[in-house]
This record gives sequence, structure tokens and C-alpha cells, in this order.
Amino acid sequence: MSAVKLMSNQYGKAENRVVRVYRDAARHELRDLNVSSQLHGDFQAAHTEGDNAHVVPTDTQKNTVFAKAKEEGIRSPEQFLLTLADHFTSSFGWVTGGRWSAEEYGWSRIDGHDHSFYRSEPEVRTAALLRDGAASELVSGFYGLTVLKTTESGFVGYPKDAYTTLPETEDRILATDISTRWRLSTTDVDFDAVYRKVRGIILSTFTDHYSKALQHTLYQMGENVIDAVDEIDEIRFSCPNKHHFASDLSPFGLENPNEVFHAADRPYGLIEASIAREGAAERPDVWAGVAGFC
Ligand SMILES: O=c1[nH]c(=O)c2[nH]c(=O)[nH]c2[nH]1
Repeated sequence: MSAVKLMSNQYGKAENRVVRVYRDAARHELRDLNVSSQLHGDFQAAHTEGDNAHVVPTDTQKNTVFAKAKEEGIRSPEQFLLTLADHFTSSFGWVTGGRWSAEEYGWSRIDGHDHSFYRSEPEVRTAALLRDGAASELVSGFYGLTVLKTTESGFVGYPKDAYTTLPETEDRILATDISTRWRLSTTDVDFDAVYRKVRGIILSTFTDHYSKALQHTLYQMGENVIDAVDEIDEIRFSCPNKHHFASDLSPFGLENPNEVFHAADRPYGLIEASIAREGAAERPDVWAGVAGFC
């Protein structure tokens, strides 16, 4: 009699780099994804007996990603993940769900050209689908959108102790790499439209207020997104405070009224926050499948 038992498990093929080109017309379209597939279900015997009768090979999961890109197309990362989940759960009775995720890289036309593109979007778009039986939970987001404002940011009013050296300021650079994910309350939305709207709100919020701290700015970003998008119940941010320190040029007899900075790469403040719609159900189970804070 063994003293151990199998607990949670999942398996699949990670990081399938699939590029779908639509070339039915002279003006081509493309979607460029990195897709991971993880199955949940009855894989007990595979672990305890070495019986692979239920083990849909990770190689087959990889092939399915590419075949579905052809058969169903890629209309959005989220839609593609739903297609994969439907396929695996309907094809294999013991597959009760899974976790499918994707990153998307954004391309734009070179001078409006029909079939030549350049990597235009600085950020990587993300999507994660958790399927459990009939329930689908979607978390969309992006990371790597770097923003900076040269003024309209300050940091004052914090506690001072024996170790405090930071001077208060009401005029500093605020810069960060935005990582964010938002939890959708439905799978019945235009995912690309929601993505563009959220991205736009986050950027306009960054510019449109005096930031009293990065915490203050993230909260306003979250508040504005949740106010504007009914289908989003919760949004998370993980953002480094990319410090820019005004250089001391006094040894050279020069003044420096916030014109020359040392852009320090580390250490950096790390500011993380989750903002949720008042009254919406909390879903720690959904976030548990997302690496890091968000
Ligand atoms: O926006 C900020 N938030 C902080 O928590 C913090 N701490 C710090 O030293 N500088 C800043 N800036």
C-alpha cells in the first residue's frame, strides 16, 4: 500500500509558435501566436501504472494547434483557445478541462503594403483559458508596454525613519513596463475590441492625471477600465517603478532642473494591485493558473 497519492496534474505542449496567414485575397492578413495546451482529466493510471491509454500525446496536442489554425482560423487569441478547449474536451471523454494560453505578437503593414509587415506593437498580448467541465474562465492581458511621463508625477507624504534618504518631489519622471491581466465575466464578447479598448484606457489614464504614486496611477487605470467595460470584473497590474534619478551636475558647476537623469535598471520598485468590480465574485481559482501576480 503506497503512502502517497496523485494530486493535481496537467500536461501538454508548451509554446507552439503558430503563424496563420490569410491569403485568400491579394491583401494578406496574419496572426502570430505562441500557444500552450494543458489537459486536465483522468490521468491517474498514467502516473500510477504507466498506462498511457488516456494520454493524448503532447505531440498530438501540438499538431492540433496547427490543424485548428487552418481549419478554424485564428480570429483572436481568446477565440482560438476556446476552439482548442472545445476540441479536446469533446474528443476525449476523460479530458474534463484544461488550461490553454497564448501570447500574441502584433504586426502592422509596411506603408500599407499588402503582404509586408513589421513587428509594430511593443507589448505582448496574453490570453489564458481555464476550462472545467462546462465552465470557461478567460483572463486576457498584455505585458511589456513601456510608458514614461516627464512630469505630472510626484511622491510625497510617506513616513520617514532613520533609514529614509529619499527626498520628496512633486516633479519627477514616472516610467514603468505595464503588465496587466483582466478577468472576463463572459466568453461572448469581441475580444479584439475589448483588448483595444482596455489598452487605450490604460494609456490615456497614464497621461490624464497627476500621479501621486504608481499605486495611485494603477488604481485609476483599473477603476477606469472596470467603469468602461462591463465584461471585466477584475484587473491586475504588475509594474516596476523604473526610477530616473536626476544627475548631480553640481561638481561641474551645472544646474539640473530635471533635465538629465540616470535611468537606473535595478533595483526597482515593484507595484502590484488587483482592482475588482464591487460585488463581483472573487475567483482565486482562476488566478491560480496565472504565473506570478498577473
Ligand atoms: O510611486 C512610488 N511608489 C512607492 O511606493 C515608492 N517608494 C519609493 O521609494 N518611491 C516610490 N514611488
